Amino acid sequence: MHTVLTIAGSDSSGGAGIQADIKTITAHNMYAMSAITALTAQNTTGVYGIQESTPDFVARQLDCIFQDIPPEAVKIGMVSNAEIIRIIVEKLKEYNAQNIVVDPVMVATSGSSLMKNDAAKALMAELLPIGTVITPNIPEAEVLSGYPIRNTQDMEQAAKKIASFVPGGILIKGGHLTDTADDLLYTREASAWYRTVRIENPNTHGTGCTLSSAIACNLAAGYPLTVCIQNAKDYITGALKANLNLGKGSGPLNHMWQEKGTCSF
Ligand SMILES: Nc1ncnc2c1ncn2[C@@H]1O[C@H](COP(=O)(O)OP(=O)(O)OP(=O)(O)O)[C@@H](O)[C@H]1O
Ligand SMILES: Cc1ncc(CO)c(N)n1
Repeated sequence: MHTVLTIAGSDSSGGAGIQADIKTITAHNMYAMSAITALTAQNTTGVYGIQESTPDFVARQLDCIFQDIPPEAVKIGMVSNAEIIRIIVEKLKEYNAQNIVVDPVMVATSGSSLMKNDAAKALMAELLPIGTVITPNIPEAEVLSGYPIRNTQDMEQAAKKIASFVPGGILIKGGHLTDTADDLLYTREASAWYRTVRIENPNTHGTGCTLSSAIACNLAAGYPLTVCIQNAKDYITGALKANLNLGKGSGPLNHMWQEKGTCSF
């Protein structure tokens, strides 16, 4: 069985973070492990509290995982401070981790901040450069590139700028566009668009977490990056179309949308 690790924050309402990642990995018939960077008290309407882990305790979780069941792919989500970012980079290098997907989580769908101000610098200088692929949404790509993004042309410009400090793939997600939900994969060799029509579903809590975990699963299965992105895009599109409607705000995705066995590796 393929093994995938998520390093991220817990979402008490189960729609994003560690919980979304474990659901996604399990739906891919893979074995999920987790290192929790922070607990959040949140639901579909917002984030009401954050309790960070200590850097030492994140390191201890990573030691336990890598010394026993080394993962074939790693997804990194919410990491709220610079000290925890540094220890994660140190440990992933120490254990020579492969197939790293970095989702630079800054703000939740509900608009609440999930990262301290001083962490963005460490994220850009230390964590993003070790990603096999990074997956910013449009507001995050604006912060990383320093450019405003209003359309797909702006996405290409921003990706090019981010590539000056990120050697891996850059997937700018188009979930925040108005007419389409087109994602751009930019690498130093080529760029490719992954296009879908917008699905009229207000329940998008955890789309970013789910997409990045699905990419990690496909990397663990050994697919080339372009195939990983297409498969992950198909997964998120299916989970959005299956239209679960839970909670009073932007609700979670439906991970039980597939015919039994469709996503088996
Ligand atoms: N309404 C939609 N219809 C179709 N695809 C969508 C829609 N909204 C988001 N997506 C897709 O979901 C994936 C995640 O993109 P998005 O930009 O929403 O990430 P995000 O903002 O990081 O998510 P999160 O809500 O977890 O913070 C992308 O592949 C995007 O194209
Ligand atoms: C814990 C956590 N990670 C990521 C996100 C981004 O959706 C969230 N809302 N909560």
